[in-house]
Order: sequence, then C-alpha cells, then structure tokens
Amino acid sequence: MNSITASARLWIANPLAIHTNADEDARGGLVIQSGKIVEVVAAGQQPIHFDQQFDASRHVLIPGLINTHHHFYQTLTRALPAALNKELFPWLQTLYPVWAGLEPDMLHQATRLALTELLLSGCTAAADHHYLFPQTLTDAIDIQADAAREVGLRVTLTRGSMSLGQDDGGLPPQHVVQSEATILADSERLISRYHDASEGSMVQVALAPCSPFSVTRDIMLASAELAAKHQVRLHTHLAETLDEEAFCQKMFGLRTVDYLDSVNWLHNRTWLAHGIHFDANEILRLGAAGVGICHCPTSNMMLASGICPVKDLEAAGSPVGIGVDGSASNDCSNLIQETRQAMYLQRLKYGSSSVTHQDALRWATQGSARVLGRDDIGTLAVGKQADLALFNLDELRFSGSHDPLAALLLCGAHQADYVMVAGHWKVEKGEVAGVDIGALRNSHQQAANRLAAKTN
Ligand SMILES: Nc1nc2[nH]c(O)nc2c(=O)[nH]1
Repeated sequence: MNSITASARLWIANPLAIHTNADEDARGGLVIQSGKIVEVVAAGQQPIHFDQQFDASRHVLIPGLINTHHHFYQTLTRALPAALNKELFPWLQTLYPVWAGLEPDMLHQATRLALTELLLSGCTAAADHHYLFPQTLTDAIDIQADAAREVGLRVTLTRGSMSLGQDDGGLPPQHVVQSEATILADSERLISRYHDASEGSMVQVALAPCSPFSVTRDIMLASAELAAKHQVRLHTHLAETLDEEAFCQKMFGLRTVDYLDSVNWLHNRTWLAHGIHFDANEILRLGAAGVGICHCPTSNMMLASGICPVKDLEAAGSPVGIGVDGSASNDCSNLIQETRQAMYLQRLKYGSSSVTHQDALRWATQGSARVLGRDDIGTLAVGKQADLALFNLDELRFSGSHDPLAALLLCGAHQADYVMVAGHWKVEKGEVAGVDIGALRNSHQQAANRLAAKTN
C-alpha cells in the first residue's frame, strides 16, 4: 500500500477530518498522482479512478506544515547553561563565540537532525537562516543542500551574513563577520548553483543579511540589488526587540521600517523574522508593500521579545507564516507544537474569540507558503504539490476529544503518523523512511558536545 509508483493514482480516502485552505468539499479525501493532487473528493463520493487506497478514516489530514524561519545549526546549542535566562543581546553575545567553532560535520549533523525533527512534526518545507561562516565552513550552504536532499524536505536555504563587527559598532565579535565582497560572491555562486524557481522546486535560495545590529547598510543595499537581479527573496530579523529599535535609532537615525525602506527592502520579495515592534502606520506600510512576516511565538516568549501583531499585519495585507526559530531560542523544531503556541500567544493579544485553530493552521500552511513566495504548496487543491501530513488521535492526550481538527492543536499533537512530500511517503507509521533515529541522535549529540567543549 505504501510504496506508490509515480503514475499510480493513490486515494487518501475519507479522512476523519481535513483542513484544506480551500472552499471545496474534500471530506472524501484526495487523489495523488505524479507528485501532485489531481482530484478532490466530496463527502460520500469516490474518485473517478484510483489504483491504490490509503484508509485515512482514523487520521486528521492537513497540508504539510511550512516552517519559515530556523537556524538549524542552533540544535547543537540547546539549553546551554551559559545562555539560559537572557534577553536577545546578551543571549547572542554569549553564543557567538560558541557558534564560531562550528565545523562542517557538525553543521551536517545539525541540518539532518533539525529537518528530521521538523518532518516528524508534520512539516514538509522549511527555510533556514544560516549566518555563520567560520574560515573552515565557507561551504555551509552546500552542506545544508546535501543534507536536505538526504532527508527529502523542500528547503529555502538563505545565505545569511554578518558584516558589522564590534569594532564598527555592531554586536558580534569581529572574528565572526565576513567582508562584503566575500558575502556577495558566495551569494551569487549559491543562487546560480542551487536556486530553482520552477513549480515543485525542492531547493530555493534567498539572501539574508542577519539583523540591523550585525550587518552594514551597504550589504543590505547590495543584497537587495543582487536579489532583484536574480529575482530571489530577501530575509532578515527585524523589529524583534526594543534593544534593536534603540540600535537602529542610534546607528542609522531611523526606526526599523524606515531603515528597511532606505535600503530598498520594502517590497513583496522580502520576509521578516519576528516583526514585533511596529506602530500602526508601519504595519500599514508593510502590508501595502506585501512584506511577509514569520511569527516565532516560542522564541519570542523564551527571549521575552514581545508579541507579533499577526492579525493587524494580515489585515494590512502582509502574508503571515510561522517559524520555530533557531533551536537555541525555542529549543525544539516541532512545527505542529509551534502552531499551537501561535494560536495561544495570539489569543493573549487579540482574545480567544478572535483567534481560531483554523487561523493558526492557515498561518502554518497557506500563510507560510505565501511568505516563501510559493503558490504550489500550502493548500490541498487540484494542481498543488502532494505535500501532506496525517495525524492520528490515538494518544491519551486526545481521549475524550470531539472535534478532531480542533483537538489536533488544543490537545497538543506533537508527532505526525504519515507525512508525504512531493508524492513520496517520508514518514510512515511514525517512522522516518531510511533514517536510523538512534544513530542520528548519537552522532548529533557528539557533535554538540565537541562544539561546546571548544569554548570550555
Ligand atoms: N531569535 C534570534 N534573533 C536573532 N537576531 C540575530 O541577529 N540572530 C538571531 C538569532 O540567532 N535568533
């Protein structure tokens, strides 16, 4: 049943519940063929034709979740004692010297682990923001591209950068920053080597100067120019904390959105991680420009950064998605749990009756797809890629629940039973195809121990 040939028509039949982000009645399920959704089946109906059937009557079916911001390498510095209980700036200042010791094998392990963890949580596409390039790790994005191919998720690999060190008034120590020429040459190389803009693409590249306090104005401007030339997306951290806002005022004499505008980033190929500290007028400007926002609720609570005004941004026109953020400020890579966190944190801001489980699922699927500039994923409809997650409600935490879709978030689902990417089963009966989880756990922990030992 579970090995399907590309041309066979597989009917995912009669799910217990389904969330599609589309109006069509899909209660009879979906038909998958050649990596795409080819038919949506109404309640009580059968497909026109099918070769195989997957009985989904005990599963909640949703579009594969899409993660719009991560730092995979940070899985190596989870719950690091020196970095506990800190706000963003001191937290970063503690971790920069540790991260500076990152080696190629460590990054490979970290990327595999983060992607596998995401996959198990129902995630089928992920963006990573990698901004550390020590001398021995100049091919960081190549390492990530290899690991992503091995695991089989769709990825948007962002070529991050830091160019403003302490000597020039920035936050990071001088030894973790790179020259603008190096950053731009590598960015151009990576775009031509990996960026695939076609429908169903498995790898896309975006340019991602790290944050106002770690990059120069010049690299923001040059990245915008390069991204326009190749029509790739731009990504950065913005308006995460009040410290950052004070930095922008002092360094550039501008608030964050004015700064963004001044470097030619205020348009619909840009998405921002966090996006918390905006005033009403800035929200309208971001929305009118179509700037995307990645909401990272757990990280924002962990670093006490604030609450993203998700509903106001959406109402203004910004695509809004969800991100787990790096695993040093979350500290896990579980997107279904992050979706639950988003629902509850946004309820604190807007009230329980204004934020539904459907809203949160929409942000983590269709919203995230829009944030990444993709219209081929995030929705269960004919013509879309066959990226799906199926959860059963067999665990004790679901017992006594009545609305299966609401139960998924309210009862705290944390692991998918089946996950499909581009028509291929990647998780079956809760197990990741072709991955020895125990071996991955061991080798990753050893890499983490080696990294931590370098600064002890
Ligand atoms: N949550 C995070 N914020 C950041 N800002 C910045 O410059 N780096 C980071 C980061 O790693 N996490």
